[in-house]
Amino acid sequence: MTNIAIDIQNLHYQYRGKNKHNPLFHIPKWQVEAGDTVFLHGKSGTGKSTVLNLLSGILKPLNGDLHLLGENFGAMKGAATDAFRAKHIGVVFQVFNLIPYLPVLKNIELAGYFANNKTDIESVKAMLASLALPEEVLMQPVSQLSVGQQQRVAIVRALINSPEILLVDEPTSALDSSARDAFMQVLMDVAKRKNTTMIFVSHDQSLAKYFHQSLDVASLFAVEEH
Ligand SMILES: Nc1ncnc2c1ncn2[C@@H]1O[C@H](COP(=O)(O)OP(=O)(O)OP(=O)(O)O)[C@@H](O)[C@H]1O
Repeated sequence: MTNIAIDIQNLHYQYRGKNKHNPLFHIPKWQVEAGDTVFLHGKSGTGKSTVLNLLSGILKPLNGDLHLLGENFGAMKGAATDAFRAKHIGVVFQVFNLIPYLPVLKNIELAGYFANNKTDIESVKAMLASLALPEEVLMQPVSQLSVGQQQRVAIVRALINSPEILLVDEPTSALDSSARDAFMQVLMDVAKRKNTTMIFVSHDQSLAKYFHQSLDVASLFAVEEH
C-alpha cells in the first residue's frame, strides 16, 4: 500500500475581500507520497505561497479535504493546528521568524520545546557544521548574523524535530552559489535519510534537478476557475 503524506481532494480557497481579482483557488486532487520531494514553481502571483500556507495551516480551506499524514489537517482548529505543525511540519519561509535578540541555540531549542522534544545539541552542531556555520554562532543573538547565516539557522530549526513534512519557500535567495549547493546537498541528504516529504518553492529552475518531481503550481488548479 502506498503511503500518502499529502492528500488534497476538491479543496477551495479564496482570500477575503470583495476584490473581483480575488481568485478562487480550486485544487481538485493532489497527492504526494511519503518521502517524495517536490519542486514547486510558477509565475509570480500564481499561488505558490497560498499552497504553502494551506499546507502549513496558516490558511484554512473554505471547503474540501486536506489530509496530512492521514489526519484531517484542514479541519483542525487553531490550537490543534499549531500542535500538529510543531510536531510534524518543518517550515522555512522567506520571513524566518527567528527571534532576533535570542541566541541561535535558544531559537533552535524553542522549536523542540513547542514539539515537546528535547533538543539534541550534538545533532544541532552536526547540522551547523554541514551548513558551514561555525559553532560559535550558537551563542550569538540572531540579530548579529548575516541574512545568509540566518537562513541556515532557520533550516536547522526546521529540521531539528525530524518533521515528516518540510515546507520550504525560496530558501537560497540570500546564498551565493557555493553556499547554495552545500545547502541543497544537506537539505536533500537529511530528507532522504529521514524519508521527509518536501514541498520546495523557488524561482530558481536550476534547483529542480535535486527533486523527484517538478511541478508548475498552475497545474494543480482547476482551469475553469483560475
Ligand atoms: N492576503 C491576500 N489577500 C488577497 N489576495 C491575496 C493575498 N495573498 C495573495 N493574494 C492573491 O493570491 C494570488 C496568489 O498569490 P501567491 O502569493 O500565492 O502567489 P505566488 O505564486 O506565491 O507569488 P510570488 O512568486 O510572487 O511569491 C495573487 O493573485 C495574489 O494577489
